[in-house]
Amino acid sequence: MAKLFKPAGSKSRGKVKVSRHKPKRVELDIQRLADDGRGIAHHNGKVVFVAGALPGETVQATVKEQSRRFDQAICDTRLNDAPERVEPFCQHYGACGGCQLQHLDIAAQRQHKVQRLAQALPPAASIPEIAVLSGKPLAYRHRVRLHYRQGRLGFLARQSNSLVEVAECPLLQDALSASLKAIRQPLLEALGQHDSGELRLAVGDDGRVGLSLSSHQARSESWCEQLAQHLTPDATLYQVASQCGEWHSDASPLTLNVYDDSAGSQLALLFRPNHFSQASPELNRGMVDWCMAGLQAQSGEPVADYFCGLGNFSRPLAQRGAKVLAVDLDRAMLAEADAQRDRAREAIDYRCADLFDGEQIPLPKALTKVLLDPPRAGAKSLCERLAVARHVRTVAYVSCDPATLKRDLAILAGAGFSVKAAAMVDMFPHTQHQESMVLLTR
Ligand SMILES: C[S@@+](CC[C@H](N)C(=O)[O-])C[C@H]1O[C@@H](n2cnc3c(N)ncnc32)[C@H](O)[C@@H]1O
Repeated sequence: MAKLFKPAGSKSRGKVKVSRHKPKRVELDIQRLADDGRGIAHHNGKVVFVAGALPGETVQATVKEQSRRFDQAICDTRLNDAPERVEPFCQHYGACGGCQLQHLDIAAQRQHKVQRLAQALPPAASIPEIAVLSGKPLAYRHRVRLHYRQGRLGFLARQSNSLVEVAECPLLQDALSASLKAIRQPLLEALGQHDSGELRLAVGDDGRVGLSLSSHQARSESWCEQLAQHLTPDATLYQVASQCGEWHSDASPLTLNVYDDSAGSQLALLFRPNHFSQASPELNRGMVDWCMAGLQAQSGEPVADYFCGLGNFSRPLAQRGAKVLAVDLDRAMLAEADAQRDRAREAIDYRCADLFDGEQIPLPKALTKVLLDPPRAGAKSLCERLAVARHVRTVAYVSCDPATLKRDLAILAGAGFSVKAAAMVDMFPHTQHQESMVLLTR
């Protein structure tokens, strides 16, 4: 029998009241996958989440935690293997919180994610099929966030705050892996045993790697400058946020090619490791193309890009002649976006606003087309405003959480929008995460 999967620790999340009974052994038939990759079974009229079990499998499991609505169990023995089961490829799988689906064949992972998107669409949506955008299943990430504490560097454990020391992650692009290996020792020596915080590493299209640190200690300017010299040429230190405030290097930003049009012209976005950028540049290009094709922005047409970040979608829209209103809350990214817009002389009006606050949302009357790409919390307030703004006729919604997408699409569907196309973007293979894109018109 294949090696058993055991997650490190299992804590309840949210405000669910949990009782820790004496562990109970049960035999369970797994019926489907939960959003977080655990198997779902039913026992005594209650849902049981079973870590490490797949639909079609019968398992002997130990119930570790019980709440009023559901129980949580750990798979001890599988009595059969689902045909889609594969051997996890990473030695840290099960302990590390980064991946949840490595034990599931990649085609089945994608099917599961398409299903999640299908369930998020309004019931009346009758589109022929959900498109799938997928790329390399390994070595795809161009950026990563790690944690460090007590002289150790790694990822947070599954469902717990403890740290799993990870020397190599197969999801990282090769240049990122090589750089992580090279800087690990000098960086941990410089940080010492008593500091803790976060490290962000990112690689640009030209292969240069940059890093930014957020430290819980006070880090002086001279400490930061020494560290920057120490790490070169394996990585460029861009930023250190600590109790002393923020230190920034004057190194030129990294570049990311976000757009390749049919004529072969490219658009490079400049970014730093502390800025948001989509995890896979390859799939980001696919997302940009899909949204551009769906919105069909015309020359001189006003289009809004809400949650615009560095202008990942605003700039391709402007390149097509649209007059873009681009909104985000992050002033540092907006300042960088402003500078890029000025250099490229693009028609983009970047504005800072909290888009979770309905009253702050700029929504000019001339606007007919909108793109939105919110964080996991979704865009409830914005969708409520779009619902009553009858001049808005086309919406391209890019989402990183099917649950909030479902809630927001219901608001738009209730205001007369119907789904014209949808795509699942497998931006994060082997993890529970996905991107989804939905094009709506009314
Ligand atoms: C998923 S990222 C998308 C960024 C950009 N569209 C891209 O493709 O790179 C979400 C963006 O939402 C922004 N954001 C988060 N909360 C916000 C808020 N309350 N109001 C406005 N923007 C917010 C973040 O700064 C981030 O740039």
